Amino acid sequence: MHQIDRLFATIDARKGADPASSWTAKLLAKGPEKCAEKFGEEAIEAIIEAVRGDRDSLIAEGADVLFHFCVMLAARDVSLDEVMAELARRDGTSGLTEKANRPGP
Ligand SMILES: N=c1c2ncn([C@@H]3O[C@H](COP(=O)(O)OP(=O)(O)OP(=O)(O)O)[C@@H](O)[C@H]3O)c2ncn1[C@@H]1O[C@H](COP(=O)(O)O)[C@@H](O)[C@H]1O
Repeated sequence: MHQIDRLFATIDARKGADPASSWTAKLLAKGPEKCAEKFGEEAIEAIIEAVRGDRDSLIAEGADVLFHFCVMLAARDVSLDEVMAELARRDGTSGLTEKANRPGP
């Protein structure tokens, strides 16, 4: 099993757990809006490190982004598998082709 699948399973298992026992449970208990806000904060921190060009910090912030992305999905009962299925559906379709084929205004 891939690390991110293991992580998502852990996050999912935290639903309904005692918020005092786990950061994930504490965040989930605050609701999906707070989980989304936290994801946004972590994304901004990763952007800052990407702009600064500090590799180690970007790796650390990238891990925070992936963790909080999974929490945000779980808060809305969206599974990582569903996101992966969407990526698989897009596999092989160039972003340029997809954009060119979008319905016009
Ligand atoms: N990957 C992570 C992970 N990444 C980051 N974090 C936590 O996310 C929190 C947010 O970090 P920040 O420093 O940005 O937040 P903060 O500034 O302290 O908080 P605020 O000021 O925003 O209130 C910290 O408490 C980090 O420890 C994580 N907490 C948990 N996990 C994974 O989730 C599993 C379950 O964790 P618990 O739910 O806590 O048992 C762990 O075993 C890990 O695998």
